[in-house]
Amino acid sequence: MIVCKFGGTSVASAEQIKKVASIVKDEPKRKAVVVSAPGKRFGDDIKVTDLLIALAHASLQDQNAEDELNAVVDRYADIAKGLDLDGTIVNVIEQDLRGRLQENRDNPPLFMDQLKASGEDNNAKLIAAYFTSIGLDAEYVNPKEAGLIVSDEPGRARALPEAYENLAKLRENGKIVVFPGFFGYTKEGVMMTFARGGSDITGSILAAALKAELYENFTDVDSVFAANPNVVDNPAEIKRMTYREMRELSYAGFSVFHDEALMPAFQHSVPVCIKNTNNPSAPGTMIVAEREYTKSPVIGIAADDGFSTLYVSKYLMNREIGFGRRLLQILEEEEVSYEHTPSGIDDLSVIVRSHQLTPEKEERILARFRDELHVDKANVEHGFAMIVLVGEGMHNTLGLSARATAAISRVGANIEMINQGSSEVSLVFGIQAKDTDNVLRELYKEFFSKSAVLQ
Ligand SMILES: Nc1ncnc2c1ncn2[C@@H]1O[C@H](COP(=O)(O)OP(=O)(O)O)[C@@H](O)[C@H]1O
Ligand SMILES: N[C@@H](CC(=O)OP(=O)(O)O)C(=O)O
Repeated sequence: MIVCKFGGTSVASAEQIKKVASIVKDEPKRKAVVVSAPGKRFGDDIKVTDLLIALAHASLQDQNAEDELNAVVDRYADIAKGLDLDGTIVNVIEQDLRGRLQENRDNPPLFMDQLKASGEDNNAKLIAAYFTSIGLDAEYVNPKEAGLIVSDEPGRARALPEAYENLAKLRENGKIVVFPGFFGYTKEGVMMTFARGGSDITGSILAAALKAELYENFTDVDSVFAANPNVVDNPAEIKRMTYREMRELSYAGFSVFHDEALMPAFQHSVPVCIKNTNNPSAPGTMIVAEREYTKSPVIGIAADDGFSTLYVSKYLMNREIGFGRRLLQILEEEEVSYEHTPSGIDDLSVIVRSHQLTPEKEERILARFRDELHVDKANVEHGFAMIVLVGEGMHNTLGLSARATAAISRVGANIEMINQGSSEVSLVFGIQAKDTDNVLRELYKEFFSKSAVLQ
């Protein structure tokens, strides 16, 4: 059995959904189909998930949210029309949305999640109706009935172990299962979404639970590339990479596959293939447990901005047992997670994602560093980016850092931080965000200029 997930771009319009149906028809092993909410049809388009977020905000602010509601319903109506479905399904969707707008209004995180989740839920119903209309033996399956149990963390839920046992029973379903991505239910039956982009996670959970021979993740590019194709011209295609490499790259900025989607597939040894809905005969990128890495020690370079540095210095910090723990405890209490902690003998920086900070929170954290840790200096700086070189072969290849730092200096960028991941499959450089694209292009030139296809 193959579990396939179709991302937002693959289900953004009737034309795209027809391609999905033909891909499913082409291979009888494709028995479980996870779908996203309709995504972007063109560059400036708005994803249905973002329309739903706007609808939730407008409704909560007690505005008349009819325009926002219609913007969502119109997307489904367009799709239904293009698929020759009668108006029934659009009415079902509209009633569903109106119902959701009445529930949990006193609990904004739950209200937001139930609206966000409707994007995939209604699309799955619509796609199942279309599959049936063209003679495919398919049915919509609701994550609650199927037992996709998740933790109670709105907007960032995680599947609980019992979800796998419950979902395994879907193997007995003789039909093609059309399953909405992006959300599950807590033990108490409350709808909760994964992090943004989380339909990839649903696909991986389902593939693991069903012991699929393959998890196919369909998107709008022929493969994973060695660098973001929106920044680097014609980057090399990656043919084969390991789960660990993909997770590092996804986390560091490769938006093509969610970093949290690697673990279920990895733990249950399900290979993942990233494929193109618009060109399904292209082989795509295989993600597997091991690869031959002598030819290309670096497999990809990811970049992401939006980082801040919390810096502290204190004379004799090196002698103070428990200093790091106390500092990180302050961050824990302020609900800030951290990415890197480069340190010297008397100073330490904590690199965090900037979106977690507000001016008030920043001030409070710095004040606590001064009052509770008695540091000599504490400050915060914003506007950093992290560039990450990833590859299983990096740890036994000499001279990689020297080549990377030389490339970065060629474009006149200053290196603010270097961190070699303990796993030695990644090498991270902190730079100013303004230099990101130039540095990425130069590093790409340094490590990939001669190769068009990797592994
Ligand atoms: N290294 C990379 N390789 C391939 N695609 C990438 C990479 N980095 C960023 N992307 C972007 O990821 C996009 C696909 O991801 P996403 O928008 O989440 O698709 P979907 O709608 O299928 O979920 C591609 O169109 C591409 O612009
Ligand atoms: N629709 C959700 C979940 C998702 O995975 O979407 P996509 O397949 O378009 O990345 C989001 O936009 O976050």
